[in-house]
Amino acid sequence: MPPATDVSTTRALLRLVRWARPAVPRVLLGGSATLVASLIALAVPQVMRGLVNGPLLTEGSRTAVVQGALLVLLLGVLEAVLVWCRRALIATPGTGVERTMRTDLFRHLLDLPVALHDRWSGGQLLQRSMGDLHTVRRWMVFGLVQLVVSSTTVLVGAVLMLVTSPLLGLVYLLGAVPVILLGFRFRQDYRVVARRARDQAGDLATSVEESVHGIRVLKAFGRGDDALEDFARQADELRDTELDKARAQSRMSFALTWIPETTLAVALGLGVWLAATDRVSVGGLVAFFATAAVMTRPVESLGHLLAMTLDARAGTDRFLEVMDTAPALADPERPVALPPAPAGGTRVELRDVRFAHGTTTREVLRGVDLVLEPGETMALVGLTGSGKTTLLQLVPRLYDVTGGAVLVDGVDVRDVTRHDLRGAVAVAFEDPILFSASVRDNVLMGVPAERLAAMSPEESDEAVRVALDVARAGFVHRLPHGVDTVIGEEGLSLSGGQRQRVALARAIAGRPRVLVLDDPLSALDVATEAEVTDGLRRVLRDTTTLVVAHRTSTVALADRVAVLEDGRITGVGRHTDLLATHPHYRYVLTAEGDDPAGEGDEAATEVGGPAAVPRDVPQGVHR
Ligand SMILES: Nc1ncnc2c1ncn2[C@@H]1O[C@H](COP(=O)(O)OP(=O)(O)OP(=O)(O)O)[C@@H](O)[C@H]1O
Repeated sequence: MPPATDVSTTRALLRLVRWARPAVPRVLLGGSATLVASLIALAVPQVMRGLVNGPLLTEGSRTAVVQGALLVLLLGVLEAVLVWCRRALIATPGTGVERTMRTDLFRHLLDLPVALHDRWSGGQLLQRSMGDLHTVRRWMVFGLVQLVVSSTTVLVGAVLMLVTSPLLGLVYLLGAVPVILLGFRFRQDYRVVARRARDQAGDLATSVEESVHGIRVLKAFGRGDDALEDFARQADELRDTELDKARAQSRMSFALTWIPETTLAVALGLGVWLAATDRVSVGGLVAFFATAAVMTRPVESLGHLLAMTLDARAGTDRFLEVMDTAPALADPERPVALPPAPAGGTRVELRDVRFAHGTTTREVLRGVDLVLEPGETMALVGLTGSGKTTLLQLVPRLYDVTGGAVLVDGVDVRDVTRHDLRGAVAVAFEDPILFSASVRDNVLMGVPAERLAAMSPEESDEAVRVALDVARAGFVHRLPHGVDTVIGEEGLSLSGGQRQRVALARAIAGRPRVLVLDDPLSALDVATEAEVTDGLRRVLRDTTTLVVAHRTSTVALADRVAVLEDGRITGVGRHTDLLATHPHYRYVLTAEGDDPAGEGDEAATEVGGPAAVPRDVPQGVHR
């Protein structure tokens, strides 16, 4: 018999007990029923031996033959009932386990740092949460049970054969030697291709996802054929790997069929000679071959069950790789509550903040000191690639600072729970993501869950109305079903500016203490932008706002402007004052987007230095 699994596979699969625990009683019961059914099947040849050696060859009693036949019938019925019990017991708990694992994976994904998504593509995560978990569930409730039952049946059958005739039993067992050797080889080969197939399936899913998202770009640039070629190549690679799997499995199954059959043929010749020379009884010979017949299926199924186990191992590894990734932004052990919102608004302070993205050692922020006074609107200005988005993301703690601290009303954001922090700080990005849901649901997503639960339908309607009004998203009322129109991937497509306004409405619907906006109005015309900004000031009077701005029209509406340069804040003041005194600010506002010689972004990323300033612009610190 080939080795069931190696130590590391057993260890990996044992870790599944955490999720499988609720299913264990039923799986154990179902497994026991299957095992007893298999042992009953093995008992039938022993009854036959008694029948042949007793009533059939000696006494010739009809009653004894009928009794024996009835016993075989009874055992057969019992076996059938037990097999039915196994199916009834095991089918349901497996789906429950799969659901729990899937939900846990999703919950964990939500807790993982944003940086994780730089490492694992969407398709890979999709494959891990769907295909991989399906494979693991099938193995847990079927493969594992069958593997234990088949292995036990083979072992017990081998012992019975040895007891019936030691010589015949040994001949039969000789066949186990090449099978075990081939089993080791199979495990090595199959483990590699099983993992490769799962990784390639994830890559293929990523290709589909990217192509669907980028379908307009592909069509506009006439690159559909290239995408198809790329996809076909990946699909071919996956097919080749699946064929490698099938070949390895069929080699193993072939060995598990012809080796036992060959040894059985040898044992048959030897057995007839032994019976003829009275070294084994006729009943014993019948029982031996009947036992071998019962063992045929379990032996042949071992190849398939081993393959299932190794597939499940690959799926488990991929699942655990995600689950083992520590949530870098974990809640503190002893969280501090944010103080109640002060009357005039919340104070936000960045104190000597440093930050490097996980994939590089280059610091994007190199000691940022910045204070947002309660209720003020501050615009953040800097060259493209200078780190504005990065800085913004530190406030709601989408990333953690690598040095210094971000304080909200004097409390370090790392000391409060993410739930509390995100209830206080709302964000809207330049590229707004909306979900496949109604406009109303998209907007209400910005209201913390417990506050939403306490709202009456009228209050939530009013919150949606005000938020859409402030975001100048009146177009929503002209959609086919007004605020109930489903938008997003499965619904109506909105223009870039419309999506930005719904995303902005979502950010303000919860009346946050702090609003962080990453150029959220870039797709709006200047007049609408001014209206939106004016609305924000009126309705969110006490909200402290940090907004990335690229246009003079945006900064002109802010109370103060901060200039981000070379990873530091080199100037804070009113727009007009900075224009008069800060050459870099003047340059950024007049040349934004031009970035001659690509010095801002490219130089920073490629060369590893900070975003550079063109040579003709004097440098220095201006406060
Ligand atoms: N996930 C990431 N991993 C590694 N580097 C990153 C990551 N995100 C951003 N960067 C790098 O950090 C630097 C700052 O990027 P960021 O997006 O904060 O700039 P920005 O000032 O907001 O630019 P823009 O005005 O063009 O939006 C850039 O050099 C960018 O390449």
